[in-house]
Amino acid sequence: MALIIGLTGSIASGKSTVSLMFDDLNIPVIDADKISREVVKPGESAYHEIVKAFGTEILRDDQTIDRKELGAIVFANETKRKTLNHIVHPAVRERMLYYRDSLVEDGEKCVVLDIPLLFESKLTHLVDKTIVVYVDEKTQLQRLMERDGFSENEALQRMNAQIPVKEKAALADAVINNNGTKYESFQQLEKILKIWDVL
Ligand SMILES: CC(C)(COP(=O)(O)OP(=O)(O)OC[C@H]1O[C@@H](n2cnc3c(N)ncnc32)[C@H](O)[C@@H]1O)[C@@H](O)C(=O)NCCC(=O)NCCS
Ligand SMILES: Nc1ncnc2c1ncn2[C@@H]1O[C@H](COP(=O)(O)OP(=O)(O)OP(=O)(O)O)[C@@H](O)[C@H]1O
Repeated sequence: MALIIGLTGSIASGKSTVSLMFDDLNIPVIDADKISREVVKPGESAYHEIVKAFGTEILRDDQTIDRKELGAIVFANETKRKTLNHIVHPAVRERMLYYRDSLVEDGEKCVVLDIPLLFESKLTHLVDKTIVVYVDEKTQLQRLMERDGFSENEALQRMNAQIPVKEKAALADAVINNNGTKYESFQQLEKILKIWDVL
């Protein structure tokens, strides 16, 4: 029986950083953010639904979706964010499950689903165990502004669109405290995976 791990946290808490550590351990990761980009490419049905709902103003000259523009709209307006979620999430979920089941059929003993909105979207039934990558809010804000060049207001809008990472940590089977160095986080990951008999 394969162990399916749900990896989550809040925006810029360090999920992708921990996901790279799973890569180093040769444990496959299915990345919901990556899939959410695949399912909105021109020609996909979610693409057409987004254009219908948000208008051609959110398209670039090459007809692909301008993610920066769409992000500015949906993170400033909860109703519009919900509209986008209703279009994109079912397609992401379907593709994620397809990849998960293919990896399990291929004999993988452990598969990770990296899902930023695992708790918000009530998807914990898709996984056996959950890991939350935690950082304190001050560090999270700093790293988010630095990584994406957002103003404080833009960064706070994005953080406020999710359940606070402290609350997520209380719901998790295991927590990685990512306030320290990346190496310290790796050591915590190794310890968790040893307890779960993955390593
Ligand atoms: C709004 C969009 C166009 C912005 O694109 P952009 O390339 O700037 O950001 P990216 O997709 O890399 O997301 C960055 C982070 O933002 C957070 N985030 C993204 N979408 C949402 C959302 N709907 N609600 C709350 N947080 C979100 C996540 O922590 C994610 O890791 C894009 O995030 C999107 O299409 N979101 C809806 C789909 C979604 O919920 N994706 C997240 C997991 S499936
Ligand atoms: N332990 C750490 N020490 C210093 N910087 C870190 C650490 N962990 C992550 N970072 C940096 O913080 C930023 C956010 O990390 P990362 O991209 O992994 O977060 P994320 O949770 O995947 O974000 P998102 O929700 O947007 O996908 C990145 O610039 C990353 O390099």
